[in-house]
Amino acid sequence: MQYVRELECYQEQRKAAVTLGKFDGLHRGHQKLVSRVKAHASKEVVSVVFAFDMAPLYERLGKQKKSLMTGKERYEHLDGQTDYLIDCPFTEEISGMEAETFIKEVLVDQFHAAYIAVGTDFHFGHEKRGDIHMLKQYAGIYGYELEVVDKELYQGREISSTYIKEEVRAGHMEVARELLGYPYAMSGVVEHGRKLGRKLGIPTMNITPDIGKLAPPNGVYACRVRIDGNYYQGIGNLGNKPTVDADGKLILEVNVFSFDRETYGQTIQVELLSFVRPERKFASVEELKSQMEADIAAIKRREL
Ligand SMILES: Cc1cc2nc3c(=O)[nH]c(=O)nc-3n(C[C@H](O)[C@H](O)[C@H](O)COP(=O)(O)O)c2cc1C
Ligand SMILES: Nc1ncnc2c1ncn2[C@@H]1O[C@H](COP(=O)(O)OP(=O)(O)O)[C@@H](O)[C@H]1O
Repeated sequence: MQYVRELECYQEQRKAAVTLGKFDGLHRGHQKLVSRVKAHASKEVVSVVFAFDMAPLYERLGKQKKSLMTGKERYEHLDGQTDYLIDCPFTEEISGMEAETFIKEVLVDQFHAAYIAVGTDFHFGHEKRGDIHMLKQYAGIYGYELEVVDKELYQGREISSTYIKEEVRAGHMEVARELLGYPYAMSGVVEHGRKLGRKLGIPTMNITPDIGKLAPPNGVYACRVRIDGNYYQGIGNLGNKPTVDADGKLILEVNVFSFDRETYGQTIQVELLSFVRPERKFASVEELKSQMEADIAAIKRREL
């Protein structure tokens, strides 16, 4: 998959099957759009996911908005699926562009769009004047096919990034997984900690979650951990471990079952499968240790 950050860098001459949106989370609804674009790709037509990266806008507005996925995660999820991922920064130039200009100059002249798939509520262009009606109106004039794809539903409610964020914030990881179509995960490089874990007989790989990534509630989670392309069961604590640390820094610590290797400096991915209990401040390290052992035993019992 080719990754394009600056629009000027898109030089493809072939026609394109394009889907447009923010694609935060690449949830089941987004995946439906991607599969429609893939179905319209061929030797002559490339498949394109055109994602607006909203971070520059949030920065301009001074907003600290958390996302379901980082740009890197979006790339990794799509890699191998489509020919192109456009990760277009939502700059003032892009947000100020008239919707008609975006259709003509970007979709038609630059992308040679032959097929466009969007969700029912897709809006674009200056003051969000562009919508599915405008895209439909120009389809005949510019000769592209437009498909408006209905929202995927979960228990009668439309799947959206907002809906998934609510579930992640509530620690409902099983529901978030249903909506996303894959488990909610956090990735990072294994850092050195205080080496207390090993002393307690419960070593933990420590990672710092990406600052822009939405964190579920602090607490203990049943996890699946990807290390070097292999998957392991484990247990993690997301929080600031108030029993032993006072710096308040958010960290994810996982003890990986049936694993005994150094992983410092390696990137691991931790899927947060299910919330077990909130993080607590214990009166002593001994109390913390017995609770950690009880957590591990409970999870192992559940998995057997
Ligand atoms: C299953 C599990 C549950 C944990 N629960 C808590 C907790 O409730 N409160 C807390 O302060 N730390 C908790 N921790 C974090 C521990 O404090 C931490 O793993 C330990 O201090 C080792 O830190 P180190 O990696 O720096 O050596 C938990 C860790 C695990 C693996
Ligand atoms: N089963 C395991 N689960 C987690 N980490 C393990 C495991 N086996 C070995 N390790 C290694 O031990 C390190 C964690 O030990 P720990 O004493 O908690 O140190 P730190 O305080 O640096 O995290 C991890 O970085 C990892 O490389």
